[in-house]
Amino acid sequence: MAFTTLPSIRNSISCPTMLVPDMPHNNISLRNKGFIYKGQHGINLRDFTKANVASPSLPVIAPPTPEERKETTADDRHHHVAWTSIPQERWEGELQVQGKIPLWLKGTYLRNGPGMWHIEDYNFRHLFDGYATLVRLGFQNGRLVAGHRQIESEAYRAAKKNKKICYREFSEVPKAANFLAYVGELASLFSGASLTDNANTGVVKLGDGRVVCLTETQKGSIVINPETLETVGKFEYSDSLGGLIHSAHPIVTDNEFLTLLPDLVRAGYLVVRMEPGTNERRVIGRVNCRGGPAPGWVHSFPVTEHYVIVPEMPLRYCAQNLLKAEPTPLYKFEWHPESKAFMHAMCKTSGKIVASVEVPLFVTFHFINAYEEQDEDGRVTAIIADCCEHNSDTTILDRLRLQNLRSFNGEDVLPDARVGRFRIPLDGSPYGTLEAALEPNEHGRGMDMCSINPNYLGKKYRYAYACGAQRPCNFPNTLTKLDFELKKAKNWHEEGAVPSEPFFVARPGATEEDDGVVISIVSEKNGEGFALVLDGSTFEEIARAKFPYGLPYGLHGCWVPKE
Ligand SMILES: CC(=O)/C=C/C=C(C)/C=C/C1=C(C)CCCC1(C)C
Ligand SMILES: CC(/C=C/C=O)=C\C=C\C=O
Ligand SMILES: [Fe+2]
Repeated sequence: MAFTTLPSIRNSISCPTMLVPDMPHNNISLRNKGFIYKGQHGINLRDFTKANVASPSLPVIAPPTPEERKETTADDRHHHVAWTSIPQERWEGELQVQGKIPLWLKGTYLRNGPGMWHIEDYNFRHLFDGYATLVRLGFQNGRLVAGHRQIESEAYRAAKKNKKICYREFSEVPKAANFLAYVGELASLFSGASLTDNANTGVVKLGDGRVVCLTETQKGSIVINPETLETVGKFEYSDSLGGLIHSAHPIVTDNEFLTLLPDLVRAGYLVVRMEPGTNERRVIGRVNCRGGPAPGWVHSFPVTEHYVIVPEMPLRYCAQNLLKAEPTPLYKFEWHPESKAFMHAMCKTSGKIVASVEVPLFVTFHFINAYEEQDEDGRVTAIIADCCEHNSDTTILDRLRLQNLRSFNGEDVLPDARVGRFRIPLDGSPYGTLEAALEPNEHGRGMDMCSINPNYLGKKYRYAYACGAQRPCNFPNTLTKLDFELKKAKNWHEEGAVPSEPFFVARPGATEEDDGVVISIVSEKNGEGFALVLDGSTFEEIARAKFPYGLPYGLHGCWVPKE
Protein backbone atom coordinates (compact mmCIF):
# COMPACT_ATOMS: atom_id res chain seq x y z
CA MET A 1 0.00 0.00 0.00
CA ALA A 2 1.43 3.33 -0.95
CA PHE A 3 1.01 6.36 1.23
CA THR A 4 3.37 9.24 1.24
CA THR A 5 3.92 10.63 4.68
CA LEU A 6 3.31 14.35 4.74
CA PRO A 7 6.41 16.28 5.69
CA SER A 8 6.67 17.13 9.35
CA ILE A 9 4.78 20.20 10.46
CA ARG A 10 8.13 21.81 11.28
CA ASN A 11 9.31 21.51 7.68
CA SER A 12 9.31 24.60 5.58
CA ILE A 13 6.04 25.06 3.73
CA SER A 14 5.65 27.76 1.19
CA CYS A 15 2.87 28.80 -1.13
CA PRO A 16 2.98 26.85 -4.37
CA THR A 17 2.80 29.73 -6.73
CA MET A 18 3.91 32.82 -4.92
CA LEU A 19 7.05 34.04 -3.30
CA VAL A 20 6.32 34.66 0.34
CA PRO A 21 8.58 35.40 3.26
CA ASP A 22 9.35 32.28 5.29
CA MET A 23 7.51 33.10 8.47
CA PRO A 24 7.81 31.08 11.67
CA HIS A 25 5.21 28.34 12.14
CA ASN A 26 2.09 29.79 13.63
CA ASN A 27 1.34 27.22 16.28
CA ILE A 28 -1.77 28.95 17.50
CA SER A 29 -3.54 26.32 19.38
CA LEU A 30 -1.80 23.11 20.44
CA ARG A 31 -2.10 23.72 24.15
CA ASN A 32 -1.61 21.71 27.29
CA LYS A 33 0.18 18.84 25.63
CA GLY A 34 0.24 15.91 28.02
CA PHE A 35 -2.15 17.59 30.42
CA ILE A 36 -4.75 15.31 31.92
CA TYR A 37 -7.99 17.20 31.79
CA LYS A 38 -10.67 16.73 34.36
CA GLY A 39 -13.81 17.07 32.29
CA GLN A 40 -16.56 19.47 33.22
CA HIS A 41 -18.73 16.57 34.31
CA GLY A 42 -16.11 15.51 36.86
CA ILE A 43 -14.89 12.41 35.00
CA ASN A 44 -11.23 11.64 35.49
CA LEU A 45 -10.12 11.26 31.93
CA ARG A 46 -6.74 9.74 32.88
CA ASP A 47 -8.34 6.38 33.69
CA PHE A 48 -10.63 6.44 30.73
CA THR A 49 -7.92 7.36 28.27
CA LYS A 50 -5.70 4.50 29.44
CA ALA A 51 -8.45 1.96 29.28
CA ASN A 52 -10.24 2.87 26.10
CA VAL A 53 -8.25 4.91 23.68
CA ALA A 54 -6.23 2.85 21.22
CA SER A 55 -3.21 5.09 21.55
CA PRO A 56 -2.76 5.31 25.36
CA SER A 57 0.01 7.86 25.06
CA LEU A 58 -2.29 10.32 23.31
CA PRO A 59 -2.55 13.47 25.37
CA VAL A 60 -5.95 14.64 26.42
CA ILE A 61 -6.20 18.27 25.49
CA ALA A 62 -8.29 20.79 27.33
CA PRO A 63 -11.31 22.26 25.57
CA PRO A 64 -11.22 25.94 24.69
CA THR A 65 -11.82 28.39 27.49
CA PRO A 66 -14.68 30.86 27.00
CA GLU A 67 -12.05 33.52 26.24
CA GLU A 68 -10.52 31.38 23.51
CA ARG A 69 -13.91 30.80 21.96
CA LYS A 70 -14.43 34.55 21.83
CA GLU A 71 -11.04 35.01 20.27
CA THR A 72 -11.72 32.71 17.31
CA THR A 73 -11.85 35.77 15.13
CA ALA A 74 -13.17 39.21 15.82
CA ASP A 75 -15.91 38.71 13.28
CA ASP A 76 -17.14 35.42 14.68
CA ARG A 77 -18.34 36.71 18.03
CA HIS A 78 -22.06 36.80 17.43
CA HIS A 79 -22.39 33.96 14.96
CA HIS A 80 -24.19 30.72 15.51
CA VAL A 81 -21.55 28.23 16.67
CA ALA A 82 -22.35 26.12 13.58
CA TRP A 83 -20.70 28.81 11.43
CA THR A 84 -17.91 29.74 13.85
CA SER A 85 -14.36 28.48 13.33
CA ILE A 86 -13.15 25.81 15.71
CA PRO A 87 -10.97 27.67 18.21
CA GLN A 88 -8.24 25.05 18.68
CA GLU A 89 -6.62 22.29 16.65
CA ARG A 90 -7.57 19.31 18.74
CA TRP A 91 -9.36 18.02 21.76
CA GLU A 92 -10.21 14.62 23.16
CA GLY A 93 -12.13 13.45 26.21
CA GLU A 94 -15.02 11.42 27.53
CA LEU A 95 -18.53 12.82 27.29
CA GLN A 96 -21.18 12.23 29.91
CA VAL A 97 -24.07 10.38 28.36
CA GLN A 98 -27.69 11.24 29.14
CA GLY A 99 -29.95 8.34 28.20
CA LYS A 100 -28.66 4.97 27.10
CA ILE A 101 -26.33 4.13 24.24
CA PRO A 102 -27.07 0.57 23.09
CA LEU A 103 -24.31 -1.84 24.12
CA TRP A 104 -24.14 -3.24 20.58
CA LEU A 105 -22.94 0.14 19.28
CA LYS A 106 -19.18 -0.51 19.25
CA GLY A 107 -16.99 1.53 16.98
CA THR A 108 -16.14 5.00 15.83
CA TYR A 109 -18.29 7.52 14.02
CA LEU A 110 -16.10 9.96 12.10
CA ARG A 111 -17.39 13.21 10.67
CA ASN A 112 -15.50 15.52 8.37
CA GLY A 113 -16.28 19.07 7.37
CA PRO A 114 -14.93 22.56 6.87
CA GLY A 115 -14.50 23.81 10.46
CA MET A 116 -12.03 26.70 10.19
CA TRP A 117 -13.08 29.63 8.03
CA HIS A 118 -10.40 32.21 8.59
CA ILE A 119 -6.67 32.72 8.48
CA GLU A 120 -5.50 35.51 10.74
CA ASP A 121 -7.93 38.38 10.11
CA TYR A 122 -9.08 37.17 6.72
CA ASN A 123 -12.52 35.53 6.75
CA PHE A 124 -13.44 33.02 4.06
CA ARG A 125 -16.56 33.47 2.01
CA HIS A 126 -18.17 30.10 1.49
CA LEU A 127 -19.07 27.18 3.74
CA PHE A 128 -17.05 24.85 1.47
CA ASP A 129 -13.85 26.91 1.81
CA GLY A 130 -13.10 26.01 5.44
CA TYR A 131 -10.12 23.91 6.49
CA ALA A 132 -11.10 20.37 7.37
CA THR A 133 -12.05 19.52 10.93
CA LEU A 134 -12.51 15.85 11.84
CA VAL A 135 -14.77 14.87 14.71
CA ARG A 136 -14.73 11.45 16.31
CA LEU A 137 -17.32 9.74 18.50
CA GLY A 138 -15.95 6.47 19.91
CA PHE A 139 -18.71 4.23 21.28
CA GLN A 140 -17.97 1.31 23.59
CA ASN A 141 -19.83 -0.31 26.51
CA GLY A 142 -22.41 2.47 26.47
CA ARG A 143 -19.68 5.10 26.95
CA LEU A 144 -18.58 7.78 24.55
CA VAL A 145 -15.10 9.24 23.99
CA ALA A 146 -15.05 12.17 21.60
CA GLY A 147 -12.47 14.33 19.94
CA HIS A 148 -11.75 16.65 17.08
CA ARG A 149 -8.62 17.46 15.13
CA GLN A 150 -7.65 19.55 12.13
CA ILE A 151 -6.49 17.66 9.04
CA GLU A 152 -2.90 18.62 8.27
CA SER A 153 -3.32 19.14 4.55
CA GLU A 154 -0.63 21.04 2.66
CA ALA A 155 -3.18 23.80 2.10
CA TYR A 156 -3.87 24.14 5.83
CA ARG A 157 -0.23 24.00 6.88
CA ALA A 158 0.83 26.50 4.22
CA ALA A 159 -1.96 28.89 5.22
CA LYS A 160 -0.97 28.75 8.87
CA LYS A 161 2.71 29.14 8.14
CA ASN A 162 2.32 31.97 5.66
CA LYS A 163 -0.69 33.53 7.37
CA LYS A 164 -2.65 33.57 4.13
CA ILE A 165 -4.46 31.29 1.72
CA CYS A 166 -1.90 29.59 -0.54
CA TYR A 167 -4.03 27.19 -2.62
CA ARG A 168 -7.25 27.53 -4.62
CA GLU A 169 -10.17 26.55 -2.41
CA PHE A 170 -13.81 26.20 -3.42
CA SER A 171 -14.31 29.95 -3.73
CA GLU A 172 -11.09 31.45 -2.41
CA VAL A 173 -8.11 32.07 -4.66
CA PRO A 174 -4.69 33.11 -3.32
CA LYS A 175 -3.87 36.68 -4.19
CA ALA A 176 -1.02 36.90 -6.67
CA ALA A 177 1.70 39.34 -5.61
CA ASN A 178 2.27 40.70 -9.13
CA PHE A 179 1.65 39.94 -12.79
CA LEU A 180 4.50 37.42 -13.04
CA ALA A 181 3.16 35.54 -10.05
CA TYR A 182 -0.30 35.59 -11.69
CA VAL A 183 1.09 34.00 -14.88
CA GLY A 184 2.88 31.39 -12.78
CA GLU A 185 -0.35 30.71 -10.98
CA LEU A 186 -2.26 30.08 -14.18
CA ALA A 187 0.41 27.58 -15.22
CA SER A 188 0.20 25.85 -11.86
CA LEU A 189 -3.58 25.67 -12.17
CA PHE A 190 -3.27 23.47 -15.24
CA SER A 191 -0.77 21.19 -13.52
CA GLY A 192 -3.01 21.10 -10.44
CA ALA A 193 -0.19 22.46 -8.24
CA SER A 194 -2.29 25.39 -7.05
CA LEU A 195 -5.43 23.36 -6.32
CA THR A 196 -6.29 22.67 -2.72
CA ASP A 197 -5.78 19.33 -0.97
CA ASN A 198 -8.06 20.51 1.86
CA ALA A 199 -9.90 17.20 2.35
CA ASN A 200 -12.98 18.78 3.97
CA THR A 201 -15.97 16.99 2.45
CA GLY A 202 -16.19 13.40 3.63
CA VAL A 203 -14.41 10.44 5.12
CA VAL A 204 -14.61 6.79 4.02
CA LYS A 205 -13.36 3.47 5.33
CA LEU A 206 -11.91 1.41 2.49
CA GLY A 207 -12.41 -2.37 2.35
CA ASP A 208 -8.78 -2.80 3.50
CA GLY A 209 -9.37 -0.69 6.63
CA ARG A 210 -7.63 2.50 5.55
CA VAL A 211 -9.60 5.61 6.40
CA VAL A 212 -9.44 8.36 3.79
CA CYS A 213 -10.71 11.96 3.91
CA LEU A 214 -11.83 13.35 0.58
CA THR A 215 -12.86 16.41 -1.33
CA GLU A 216 -13.41 17.26 -4.99
CA THR A 217 -9.72 17.43 -5.89
CA GLN A 218 -7.88 14.12 -6.29
CA LYS A 219 -4.87 15.46 -4.42
CA GLY A 220 -7.19 16.12 -1.47
CA SER A 221 -7.33 12.39 -0.58
CA ILE A 222 -5.70 12.10 2.83
CA VAL A 223 -5.28 9.00 5.02
CA ILE A 224 -6.01 9.52 8.71
CA ASN A 225 -5.82 7.42 11.84
CA PRO A 226 -9.43 6.94 13.03
CA GLU A 227 -8.38 6.61 16.69
CA THR A 228 -6.09 9.59 17.04
CA LEU A 229 -7.42 11.57 14.03
CA GLU A 230 -3.78 12.09 13.10
CA THR A 231 -2.99 12.86 9.46
CA VAL A 232 -1.08 9.81 8.21
CA GLY A 233 -0.28 10.99 4.69
CA LYS A 234 -1.54 11.54 1.19
CA PHE A 235 -3.48 8.74 -0.48
CA GLU A 236 -1.59 8.54 -3.78
CA TYR A 237 -3.41 6.98 -6.73
CA SER A 238 -0.80 4.72 -8.33
CA ASP A 239 -2.50 4.52 -11.76
CA SER A 240 -1.83 6.88 -14.61
CA LEU A 241 -5.41 8.04 -15.12
CA GLY A 242 -4.47 11.61 -14.37
CA GLY A 243 -7.10 14.29 -14.10
CA LEU A 244 -7.33 16.69 -11.23
CA ILE A 245 -10.84 16.25 -9.89
CA HIS A 246 -13.24 13.46 -8.97
CA SER A 247 -16.58 12.97 -7.30
CA ALA A 248 -16.36 13.92 -3.62
CA HIS A 249 -18.58 10.91 -2.83
CA PRO A 250 -17.16 7.63 -4.11
CA ILE A 251 -19.28 4.55 -3.47
CA VAL A 252 -17.28 2.54 -0.97
CA THR A 253 -18.06 -1.01 0.16
CA ASP A 254 -15.92 -3.81 1.62
CA ASN A 255 -15.29 -4.99 -1.95
CA GLU A 256 -14.70 -1.87 -3.99
CA PHE A 257 -14.31 1.87 -4.38
CA LEU A 258 -16.18 3.29 -7.37
CA THR A 259 -15.90 6.85 -8.52
CA LEU A 260 -16.31 9.24 -11.45
CA LEU A 261 -13.51 11.28 -12.99
CA PRO A 262 -14.95 14.21 -14.94
CA ASP A 263 -13.09 14.97 -18.18
CA LEU A 264 -13.10 18.72 -18.73
CA VAL A 265 -11.26 18.52 -22.06
CA ARG A 266 -13.43 15.99 -23.92
CA ALA A 267 -16.65 16.56 -21.96
CA GLY A 268 -17.42 13.25 -20.28
CA TYR A 269 -16.74 11.04 -17.29
CA LEU A 270 -14.56 8.01 -16.65
CA VAL A 271 -16.20 5.45 -14.40
CA VAL A 272 -13.42 3.81 -12.37
CA ARG A 273 -13.07 1.08 -9.77
CA MET A 274 -10.37 0.44 -7.16
CA GLU A 275 -9.89 -2.89 -5.32
CA PRO A 276 -9.27 -2.92 -1.57
CA GLY A 277 -5.56 -3.15 -0.74
CA THR A 278 -4.55 -1.26 -3.88
CA ASN A 279 -4.20 2.37 -4.90
CA GLU A 280 -4.89 1.66 -8.53
CA ARG A 281 -8.11 2.74 -10.19
CA ARG A 282 -9.12 0.82 -13.30
CA VAL A 283 -11.46 2.16 -15.93
CA ILE A 284 -14.85 0.44 -16.20
CA GLY A 285 -16.01 2.67 -19.03
CA ARG A 286 -16.54 6.17 -20.31
CA VAL A 287 -19.64 8.30 -20.69
CA ASN A 288 -19.54 11.11 -23.23
CA CYS A 289 -21.65 14.11 -22.29
CA ARG A 290 -24.70 14.68 -24.45
CA GLY A 291 -24.89 18.33 -23.47
CA GLY A 292 -22.04 20.78 -23.17
CA PRO A 293 -19.78 22.61 -23.05
CA ALA A 294 -18.39 20.72 -20.05
CA PRO A 295 -19.43 17.85 -17.82
CA GLY A 296 -22.03 18.49 -15.12
CA TRP A 297 -20.84 18.74 -11.52
CA VAL A 298 -20.75 15.25 -10.00
CA HIS A 299 -20.48 15.87 -6.27
CA SER A 300 -22.07 12.43 -5.91
CA PHE A 301 -23.66 9.66 -7.98
CA PRO A 302 -25.67 6.53 -7.22
CA VAL A 303 -25.28 2.83 -8.04
CA THR A 304 -27.66 -0.11 -8.27
CA GLU A 305 -26.59 -3.76 -7.88
CA HIS A 306 -25.49 -3.96 -11.53
CA TYR A 307 -25.20 -0.38 -12.79
CA VAL A 308 -23.31 2.82 -12.10
CA ILE A 309 -25.54 5.83 -12.75
CA VAL A 310 -23.80 8.86 -14.21
CA PRO A 311 -25.81 12.07 -13.76
CA GLU A 312 -25.27 14.84 -16.30
CA MET A 313 -26.55 17.92 -14.50
CA PRO A 314 -26.91 21.26 -16.35
CA LEU A 315 -24.85 22.85 -13.55
CA ARG A 316 -21.55 22.28 -15.36
CA TYR A 317 -17.86 22.80 -14.53
CA CYS A 318 -16.60 25.98 -16.16
CA ALA A 319 -12.95 26.28 -17.21
CA GLN A 320 -13.13 30.12 -17.45
CA ASN A 321 -14.47 30.39 -13.92
CA LEU A 322 -11.61 28.25 -12.69
CA LEU A 323 -9.23 30.95 -13.89
CA LYS A 324 -11.01 33.84 -12.21
CA ALA A 325 -9.55 35.37 -9.09
CA GLU A 326 -12.91 36.51 -7.69
CA PRO A 327 -15.80 34.09 -7.17
CA THR A 328 -18.50 34.17 -9.84
CA PRO A 329 -22.16 33.72 -8.83
CA LEU A 330 -21.88 29.97 -9.33
CA TYR A 331 -18.22 29.68 -8.34
CA LYS A 332 -16.42 27.16 -10.59
CA PHE A 333 -19.68 26.20 -12.27
CA GLU A 334 -22.20 27.55 -14.80
CA TRP A 335 -25.89 26.86 -15.25
CA HIS A 336 -26.66 25.67 -18.80
CA PRO A 337 -30.39 24.92 -19.05
CA GLU A 338 -30.09 24.84 -22.85
CA SER A 339 -27.64 21.94 -22.56
CA LYS A 340 -30.40 19.84 -20.95
CA ALA A 341 -30.00 17.14 -18.33
CA PHE A 342 -29.32 13.45 -18.77
CA MET A 343 -28.96 10.27 -16.77
CA HIS A 344 -26.72 7.48 -18.04
CA ALA A 345 -26.56 3.92 -16.73
CA MET A 346 -23.41 1.84 -17.20
CA CYS A 347 -23.07 -1.89 -16.54
CA LYS A 348 -20.56 -2.30 -13.69
CA THR A 349 -18.92 -5.34 -15.23
CA SER A 350 -18.89 -4.66 -18.98
CA GLY A 351 -18.75 -0.84 -19.01
CA LYS A 352 -21.57 -0.90 -21.55
CA ILE A 353 -24.04 1.99 -21.43
CA VAL A 354 -27.48 0.42 -21.08
CA ALA A 355 -29.49 3.65 -20.90
CA SER A 356 -28.90 7.31 -21.65
CA VAL A 357 -32.02 9.37 -21.24
CA GLU A 358 -32.94 13.03 -21.15
CA VAL A 359 -34.52 14.03 -17.86
CA PRO A 360 -36.04 17.26 -16.51
CA LEU A 361 -33.48 19.85 -15.38
CA PHE A 362 -32.24 19.21 -11.85
CA VAL A 363 -29.84 20.48 -9.18
CA THR A 364 -28.45 18.12 -6.59
CA PHE A 365 -25.42 17.64 -4.40
CA HIS A 366 -26.41 14.27 -3.01
CA PHE A 367 -27.87 11.12 -4.42
CA ILE A 368 -29.57 9.04 -1.77
CA ASN A 369 -29.74 5.59 -3.35
CA ALA A 370 -30.79 3.79 -6.53
CA TYR A 371 -32.23 0.39 -7.39
CA GLU A 372 -33.46 -1.73 -10.26
CA GLU A 373 -37.22 -1.88 -10.78
CA GLN A 374 -38.51 -5.29 -11.86
CA ASP A 375 -41.74 -6.47 -13.49
CA GLU A 376 -43.75 -9.47 -12.28
CA ASP A 377 -41.43 -11.83 -14.16
CA GLY A 378 -38.34 -10.41 -12.45
CA ARG A 379 -37.17 -8.57 -15.58
CA VAL A 380 -35.41 -5.26 -14.88
CA THR A 381 -37.49 -2.58 -16.57
CA ALA A 382 -36.09 0.64 -15.15
CA ILE A 383 -33.68 2.18 -12.68
CA ILE A 384 -34.98 4.32 -9.85
CA ALA A 385 -32.51 6.91 -8.53
CA ASP A 386 -33.28 9.25 -5.63
CA CYS A 387 -31.55 12.51 -4.73
CA CYS A 388 -31.91 15.61 -2.58
CA GLU A 389 -33.15 17.86 -5.37
CA HIS A 390 -33.16 21.66 -5.15
CA ASN A 391 -36.08 22.21 -7.55
CA SER A 392 -33.59 22.81 -10.39
CA ASP A 393 -32.61 26.08 -8.71
CA THR A 394 -28.94 26.89 -8.13
CA THR A 395 -29.65 29.53 -5.44
CA ILE A 396 -28.70 27.03 -2.75
CA LEU A 397 -25.00 27.50 -3.61
CA ASP A 398 -25.27 31.17 -2.77
CA ARG A 399 -27.29 30.48 0.38
CA LEU A 400 -24.29 28.50 1.64
CA ARG A 401 -22.14 31.64 1.68
CA LEU A 402 -21.03 32.21 5.27
CA GLN A 403 -22.44 35.73 5.32
CA ASN A 404 -25.88 34.32 4.51
CA LEU A 405 -25.59 31.47 7.00
CA ARG A 406 -24.45 33.89 9.72
CA SER A 407 -27.16 36.47 9.21
CA PHE A 408 -30.39 34.65 10.01
CA ASN A 409 -32.98 37.23 11.02
CA GLY A 410 -36.07 35.08 11.19
CA GLU A 411 -36.81 35.35 7.47
CA ASP A 412 -37.62 32.11 5.70
CA VAL A 413 -34.88 32.11 3.06
CA LEU A 414 -33.95 28.44 2.64
CA PRO A 415 -34.88 27.54 -0.95
CA ASP A 416 -37.31 24.63 -1.32
CA ALA A 417 -35.96 21.15 -1.94
CA ARG A 418 -37.47 17.69 -2.28
CA VAL A 419 -36.59 14.04 -2.69
CA GLY A 420 -36.26 13.88 -6.46
CA ARG A 421 -36.98 10.41 -7.81
CA PHE A 422 -35.70 9.64 -11.30
CA ARG A 423 -37.10 6.78 -13.33
CA ILE A 424 -34.69 5.72 -16.05
CA PRO A 425 -36.44 3.28 -18.41
CA LEU A 426 -34.32 0.45 -19.78
CA ASP A 427 -36.48 -0.20 -22.85
CA GLY A 428 -34.65 2.25 -25.09
CA SER A 429 -37.08 5.15 -24.58
CA PRO A 430 -35.27 8.49 -24.85
CA TYR A 431 -36.77 10.17 -21.76
CA GLY A 432 -36.70 9.56 -18.06
CA THR A 433 -38.91 11.19 -15.43
CA LEU A 434 -38.23 13.14 -12.24
CA GLU A 435 -40.85 13.52 -9.53
CA ALA A 436 -41.00 14.11 -5.79
CA ALA A 437 -40.92 10.77 -3.95
CA LEU A 438 -43.10 12.23 -1.18
CA GLU A 439 -44.91 15.50 -0.55
CA PRO A 440 -42.06 17.95 0.31
CA ASN A 441 -44.12 19.56 3.11
CA GLU A 442 -43.61 16.30 5.02
CA HIS A 443 -40.03 17.51 5.65
CA GLY A 444 -40.61 21.29 5.57
CA ARG A 445 -39.41 21.60 1.96
CA GLY A 446 -35.79 21.39 3.10
CA MET A 447 -33.83 18.36 1.98
CA ASP A 448 -30.14 17.49 2.01
CA MET A 449 -27.39 15.54 3.79
CA CYS A 450 -28.83 12.05 3.56
CA SER A 451 -27.95 8.51 4.62
CA ILE A 452 -29.44 5.04 4.31
CA ASN A 453 -28.91 1.63 5.84
CA PRO A 454 -25.70 0.65 3.95
CA ASN A 455 -26.97 -2.93 3.61
CA TYR A 456 -29.56 -1.52 1.19
CA LEU A 457 -27.06 0.25 -1.07
CA GLY A 458 -28.17 -0.26 -4.66
CA LYS A 459 -31.23 -2.26 -3.59
CA LYS A 460 -34.92 -1.48 -3.23
CA TYR A 461 -35.20 0.39 0.03
CA ARG A 462 -37.86 2.01 2.12
CA TYR A 463 -36.15 4.45 4.50
CA ALA A 464 -33.72 7.34 4.26
CA TYR A 465 -32.51 9.84 6.86
CA ALA A 466 -31.74 13.44 5.97
CA CYS A 467 -31.86 17.06 7.15
CA GLY A 468 -35.14 18.81 6.55
CA ALA A 469 -36.59 22.15 7.56
CA GLN A 470 -38.79 23.65 10.23
CA ARG A 471 -39.58 27.04 8.78
CA PRO A 472 -38.73 29.86 8.95
CA CYS A 473 -35.05 29.01 8.53
CA ASN A 474 -32.00 29.75 6.43
CA PHE A 475 -30.50 26.26 6.61
CA PRO A 476 -31.86 22.73 7.14
CA ASN A 477 -32.57 22.52 10.87
CA THR A 478 -34.33 19.20 11.40
CA LEU A 479 -33.46 15.54 11.20
CA THR A 480 -35.99 13.66 9.18
CA LYS A 481 -36.75 9.97 8.67
CA LEU A 482 -38.31 9.41 5.26
CA ASP A 483 -40.60 6.46 4.66
CA PHE A 484 -40.98 6.01 0.90
CA GLU A 485 -43.60 3.31 1.30
CA LEU A 486 -46.02 5.34 3.44
CA LYS A 487 -44.77 8.59 1.84
CA LYS A 488 -44.41 10.09 5.31
CA ALA A 489 -41.60 11.73 7.26
CA LYS A 490 -40.93 11.89 10.98
CA ASN A 491 -39.01 14.95 12.12
CA TRP A 492 -36.69 15.82 15.04
CA HIS A 493 -36.20 19.50 15.82
CA GLU A 494 -34.92 21.73 18.62
CA GLU A 495 -35.36 25.49 18.43
CA GLY A 496 -32.27 27.25 17.07
CA ALA A 497 -30.26 24.03 16.72
CA VAL A 498 -28.34 23.00 13.59
CA PRO A 499 -27.98 19.22 13.36
CA SER A 500 -25.49 17.63 10.95
CA GLU A 501 -26.16 14.76 8.56
CA PRO A 502 -28.08 11.96 10.31
CA PHE A 503 -25.90 8.88 9.91
CA PHE A 504 -27.52 5.44 10.13
CA VAL A 505 -25.68 2.54 11.79
CA ALA A 506 -27.39 -0.84 11.50
CA ARG A 507 -27.62 -3.13 14.52
CA PRO A 508 -25.48 -6.21 13.82
CA GLY A 509 -27.82 -9.09 12.98
CA ALA A 510 -30.81 -6.84 12.27
CA THR A 511 -33.41 -8.03 9.80
CA GLU A 512 -35.50 -4.84 9.62
CA GLU A 513 -34.15 -2.03 7.44
CA ASP A 514 -34.54 0.63 10.15
CA ASP A 515 -33.23 -1.49 13.06
CA GLY A 516 -30.26 0.58 14.20
CA VAL A 517 -29.41 4.05 15.38
CA VAL A 518 -29.04 7.44 13.77
CA ILE A 519 -26.10 9.59 14.90
CA SER A 520 -25.88 13.34 14.46
CA ILE A 521 -23.89 16.18 16.01
CA VAL A 522 -25.91 19.21 16.97
CA SER A 523 -24.69 22.81 17.22
CA GLU A 524 -26.95 24.79 19.56
CA LYS A 525 -28.17 28.36 19.52
CA ASN A 526 -26.50 29.11 22.89
CA GLY A 527 -23.06 28.16 21.51
CA GLU A 528 -23.07 24.68 22.99
CA GLY A 529 -23.35 21.35 21.24
CA PHE A 530 -23.98 17.65 21.70
CA ALA A 531 -23.77 14.27 20.07
CA LEU A 532 -27.23 12.82 19.50
CA VAL A 533 -28.33 9.20 19.10
CA LEU A 534 -31.84 8.50 17.81
CA ASP A 535 -33.51 5.12 17.47
CA GLY A 536 -33.58 4.30 13.75
CA SER A 537 -37.01 2.76 13.95
CA THR A 538 -38.99 5.08 16.26
CA PHE A 539 -36.80 8.11 15.48
CA GLU A 540 -36.99 8.99 19.20
CA GLU A 541 -33.95 10.25 21.09
CA ILE A 542 -32.19 7.51 23.04
CA ALA A 543 -29.06 9.36 24.15
CA ARG A 544 -27.26 12.65 23.97
CA ALA A 545 -23.85 13.73 25.25
CA LYS A 546 -22.76 17.31 25.61
CA PHE A 547 -19.42 18.43 24.22
CA PRO A 548 -17.49 20.81 26.49
CA TYR A 549 -17.83 23.31 23.63
CA GLY A 550 -20.05 23.76 20.59
CA LEU A 551 -18.75 22.43 17.29
CA PRO A 552 -18.95 24.01 13.86
CA TYR A 553 -21.22 22.40 11.29
CA GLY A 554 -19.79 19.30 9.59
CA LEU A 555 -20.64 17.52 6.39
CA HIS A 556 -20.28 13.76 5.94
CA GLY A 557 -19.38 10.83 8.14
CA CYS A 558 -18.54 7.14 8.17
CA TRP A 559 -18.62 4.27 10.63
CA VAL A 560 -15.57 2.24 11.62
CA PRO A 561 -16.85 -0.79 13.52
CA LYS A 562 -14.84 -2.31 16.36
CA GLU A 563 -14.42 -6.03 15.70
C1 LIG B 1 -16.93 20.94 0.86
C2 LIG B 1 -17.55 20.53 -0.40
O1 LIG B 1 -18.56 19.90 -0.36
C3 LIG B 1 -16.99 20.88 -1.65
C4 LIG B 1 -15.72 21.30 -1.84
C5 LIG B 1 -15.32 21.60 -3.15
C6 LIG B 1 -14.10 21.97 -3.55
C7 LIG B 1 -12.99 22.11 -2.60
C8 LIG B 1 -13.92 22.24 -4.94
C9 LIG B 1 -12.78 22.60 -5.51
C10 LIG B 1 -12.53 22.86 -6.91
C11 LIG B 1 -11.40 23.58 -7.16
C12 LIG B 1 -10.51 24.15 -6.09
C13 LIG B 1 -10.97 23.87 -8.55
C14 LIG B 1 -11.50 22.88 -9.52
C15 LIG B 1 -12.96 22.77 -9.41
C16 LIG B 1 -13.40 22.30 -8.02
C17 LIG B 1 -13.34 20.78 -8.02
C18 LIG B 1 -14.83 22.76 -7.91
C1 LIG C 1 -25.14 21.46 3.37
C2 LIG C 1 -25.55 21.31 1.97
C3 LIG C 1 -26.83 21.73 1.53
C4 LIG C 1 -27.83 22.15 2.29
C5 LIG C 1 -29.05 22.52 1.64
O1 LIG C 1 -30.12 22.66 2.07
C6 LIG C 1 -24.76 20.77 1.03
C7 LIG C 1 -23.49 20.22 1.26
C8 LIG C 1 -22.78 19.79 0.22
C9 LIG C 1 -21.52 19.15 0.37
O2 LIG C 1 -21.32 18.13 0.92
FE1 LIG D 1 -21.43 16.06 -0.02
